[in-house]
Amino acid sequence: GIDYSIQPFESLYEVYEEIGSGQFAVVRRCIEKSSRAEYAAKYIRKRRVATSRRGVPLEAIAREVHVLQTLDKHQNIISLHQVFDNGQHVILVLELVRGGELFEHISERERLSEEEASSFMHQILQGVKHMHFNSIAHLDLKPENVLLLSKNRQHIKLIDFGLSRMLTHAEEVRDIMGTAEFVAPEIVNYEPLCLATDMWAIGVITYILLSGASPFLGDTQQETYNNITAVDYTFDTEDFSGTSDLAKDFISQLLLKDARKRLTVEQSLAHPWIAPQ
Ligand SMILES: Cc1ccc2c(c1)c1c3c(c(C)cc1n2CCCN)C(=O)NC3=O
Repeated sequence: GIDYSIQPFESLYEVYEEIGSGQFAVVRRCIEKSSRAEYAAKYIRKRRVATSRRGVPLEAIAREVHVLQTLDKHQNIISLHQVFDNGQHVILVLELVRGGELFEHISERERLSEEEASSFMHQILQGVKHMHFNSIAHLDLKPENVLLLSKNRQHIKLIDFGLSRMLTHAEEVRDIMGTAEFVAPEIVNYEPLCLATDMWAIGVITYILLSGASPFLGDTQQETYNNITAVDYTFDTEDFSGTSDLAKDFISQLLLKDARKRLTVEQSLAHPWIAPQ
């Protein structure tokens, strides 16, 4: 169960502009009255009735809170400050980072230099390593869930653990569906998921950072899924003309259909394209 704060959220925080929204969550900037510190308040709508399709079931919210509390303080993972329940929502008070999404940073630049891309991936891998050491898979890794600490600095934080799961050997997880472009073949085929499912997404993110193109994106979601299960992608577009063979080798050792053959997070951190020169 979640240990909520007793006092109402609104009595302890001033709430400001909305900074993001998702299917069942809205994120707003807020300030803690006592400390004047700024945070991100993530309002997660609670599912009232089990058969309803609106809102998030309490056990799923409890999972996200447990994951955040387990991961605790890591320089590449957003930290959880407090949790409230105001009846309709569970409110997660999360560390606020100012730089916004890595995604915006790329789209401004179209694509990044290999040094920049390698540095971002190194940090994302540090955060994923902390998760995998705790047997937690993110299962929704994508550039929108990677935030920059500040615009010009390269320090990143992983956010949004709404789909992440503790992959114990007890229960098999098959029912996760992240964002089509980034999901691994085992997700499309509803096969058991594993930590290597995140490593596939690492390959997709690296491909996008270096080329500005998305490797499996089709005109429809079904076409995207077909491209993924066929592992149908190429480097021979003009986007990759200047990219090193080392970078392509890194990506091709992650975008493998057999999850057991993909680089683990430790092997990725030791790959010459990532390991600090
Ligand atoms: C400066 C800025 C801009 C947009 C932000 C955030 C911060 C942000 C944050 C968080 C979440 C869950 C979503 C957020 N969003 C929404 C977009 C995330 N895909 C969060 O936990 N801390 C943030 O700073």
